[in-house]
Amino acid sequence: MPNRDLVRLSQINVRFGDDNVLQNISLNLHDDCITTLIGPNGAGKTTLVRIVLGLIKPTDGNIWRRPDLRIGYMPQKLHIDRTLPLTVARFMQTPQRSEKAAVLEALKAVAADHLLNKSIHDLSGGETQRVLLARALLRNPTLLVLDEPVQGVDLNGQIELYNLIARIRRERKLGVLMISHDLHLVMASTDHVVCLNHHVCCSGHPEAVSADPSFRELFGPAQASALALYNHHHDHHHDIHGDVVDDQPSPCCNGH
Ligand SMILES: Nc1ncnc2c1ncn2[C@@H]1O[C@H](COP(=O)(O)OP(=O)(O)OP(=O)(O)O)[C@@H](O)[C@H]1O
Repeated sequence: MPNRDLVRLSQINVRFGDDNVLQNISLNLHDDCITTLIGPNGAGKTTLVRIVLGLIKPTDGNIWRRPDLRIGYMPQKLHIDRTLPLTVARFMQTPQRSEKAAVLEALKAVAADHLLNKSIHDLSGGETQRVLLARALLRNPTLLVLDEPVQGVDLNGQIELYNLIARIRRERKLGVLMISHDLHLVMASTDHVVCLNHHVCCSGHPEAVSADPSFRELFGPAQASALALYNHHHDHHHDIHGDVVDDQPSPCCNGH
């Protein structure tokens, strides 16, 4: 059986001043596998992604990356000055230049090739996310890192985008690490869910998480916040620095 690991995080800690933003995080990312990070605001999800991207160094812990690792990153939002004229074709060439054929192929992969000559400022929320996804695919990544890929997209568009991500993973057999606040939508296309609240509160197959009656109540007909899901699973609390103050084993915790 070949080794499918792309990235291995081992006992990662990140401290900002007095705040233990990430505590003892161990996580393996594999090819042909979608891992979804969920957690309340400020839980450390983006920080963990930045560790994987190599943008920040952990205070403690080890990171191993497969030597041929190529990461395609889709940021949460597009920050472009609206006064700057910019077509999709030109946007796809920033920050790195690529062959025109590669740009077209990446746009085709997300069904956005018809947008090539449009201004990036005139795109809808869903179109913008597709173009961002296409740009992340340009380097032919072995790992796609997606920070809330469906932000600013309506419900149908969100479902389409998650289906698209699942299809890309299936076709290219790449690994995906994704931050999401919509576990109910990503469930079908996620292999592994990691609930983060500074430490890994629970992780596993989404079905194990979804089997929880509270989950069904929260993510079924009632529109509910993802935060409540974590509250249900957790019988411990965090102080203002993120430290656990009354930890007891949770039914869905994996021995951390
Ligand atoms: N460079 C930094 N310096 C100091 N504090 C930081 C830095 N980056 C993040 N933080 C803090 O770390 C905590 C976790 O932030 P992070 O952005 O990782 O959370 P998140 O789970 O992605 O949140 P959200 O869901 O709101 O995007 C926050 O309290 C944030 O203010």
